[in-house]
Amino acid sequence: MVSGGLTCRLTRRNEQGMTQQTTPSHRPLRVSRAQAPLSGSIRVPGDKSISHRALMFASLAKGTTHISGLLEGEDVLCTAAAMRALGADAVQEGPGQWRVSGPGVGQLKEPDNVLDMGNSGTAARLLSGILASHGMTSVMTGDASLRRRPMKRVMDPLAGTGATFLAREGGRLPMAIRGLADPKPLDYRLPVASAQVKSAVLLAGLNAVGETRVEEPVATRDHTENMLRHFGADVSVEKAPDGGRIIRLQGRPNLVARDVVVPGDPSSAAFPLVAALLVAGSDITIFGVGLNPLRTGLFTTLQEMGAQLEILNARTEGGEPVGDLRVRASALKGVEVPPERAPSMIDEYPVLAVAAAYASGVSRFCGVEELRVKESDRLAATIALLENNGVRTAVEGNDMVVYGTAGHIPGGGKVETHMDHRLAMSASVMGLVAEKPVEIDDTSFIETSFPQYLDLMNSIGAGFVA
Ligand SMILES: O=C(O)C1=C[C@@H](OP(=O)(O)O)[C@@H](O)[C@H](O)C1
Ligand SMILES: C=C(OP(=O)(O)O)C(=O)O
Repeated sequence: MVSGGLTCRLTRRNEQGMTQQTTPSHRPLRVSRAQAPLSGSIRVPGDKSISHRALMFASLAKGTTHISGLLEGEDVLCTAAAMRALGADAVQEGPGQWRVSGPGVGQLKEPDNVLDMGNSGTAARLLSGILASHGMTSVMTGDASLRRRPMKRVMDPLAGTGATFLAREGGRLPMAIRGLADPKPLDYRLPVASAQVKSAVLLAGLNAVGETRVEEPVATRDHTENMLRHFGADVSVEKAPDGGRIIRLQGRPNLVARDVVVPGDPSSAAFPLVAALLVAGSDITIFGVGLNPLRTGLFTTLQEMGAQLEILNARTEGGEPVGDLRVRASALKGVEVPPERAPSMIDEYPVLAVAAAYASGVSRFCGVEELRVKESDRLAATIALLENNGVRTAVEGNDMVVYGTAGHIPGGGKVETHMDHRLAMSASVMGLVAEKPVEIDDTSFIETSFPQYLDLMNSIGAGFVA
């Protein structure tokens, strides 16, 4: 059975009879400079992108899927709750071990209450594709951060199925969706590089007769394509003449339950990895990290900066490339990150900015406009994180510029995390190397993607005092 703690934020609040407007308790943290090198071996939790998809696709397949290594962070638990509300059976059998069976493509039942996707853009956007392609009416909402994020990017293409949407001004949640049991297949070219939008279109295509086609100008993470194939769908991918990709899905596939092994999340590994690069004398190993090439832009970038980052025991697990990362403290220099690399490291820019702040020389991250529509405006929030701690920065068009301090981040600043887990973890890494302690307003949102973060970091010597 799912334990009481394993629920998404809203469910937990509902169980306590509280309403969505209630502010979750803030957990401030003051981080002081590390007193000793970080050392030891750790394993980070399961990949968030793959975990959401595993729960959704298993609910659309015939039979019972066993998932191991599922991330039990709040974002993914919101997806589990939503799939249950749609008629799937998703049960925790042990830590990270889940059993999921569902009614199958086209067979989900109308939810009898509002679906709350908490803090998760991935859950909200991917689920929109599923809801639009079922003959039901549903209403979706999220927390204050998610309710600010744009949904028009999925509403626009999904309207082509014949589904209708009613959202707030600017396409913001809450949103009502009237889906169709017989949706039209879509042919869509993505205007922004977004795996969430691509996945929403493909998920709508599952219940549409005929071929769904998506063209992406720049390749984005391909977990949806890989996992749909794993469950038996006919998905083909070809390179587009402009360097992007064209994905074709044949509708109404017979999806059959297949077990899923979730690799460690490279986006979570980024935090202990950067911490170990910066804290003098550190030497850590992170086991079982997913190395899908559409997710490893940060590793490439750090290596260009001079990081001693080795990939050991490269192997394939559950259809995804995986390896162990050995990281040793390194003197980093500034770097220019090209815009076409952004999708492969989009969630890693805040912590890369901390590495760039500690490095010597100037760094420029080109074409990072998508950071403006994450859990917070991550472009503005990352700039504030650095500036409030004495690091000079600039925003030039859609580029972020960081002036490295050559190991002398002054610190002593207050960091506002704006309900954004990645901001909170990045600030904590900065605190480990700043000259004066860094005050973080709220670390509670770390629960969305990396519930064991503080303990895991303490196990390698971070000395966080919660
Ligand atoms: O598809 C996914 O699982 C994700 C895609 C990315 O978002 P976009 O599609 O908006 O770039 C990323 O930022 C998010 O954390 C997870
Ligand atoms: C952007 C993120 O997630 P989502 O879009 O799913 O909220 C993230 O985890 O950094």
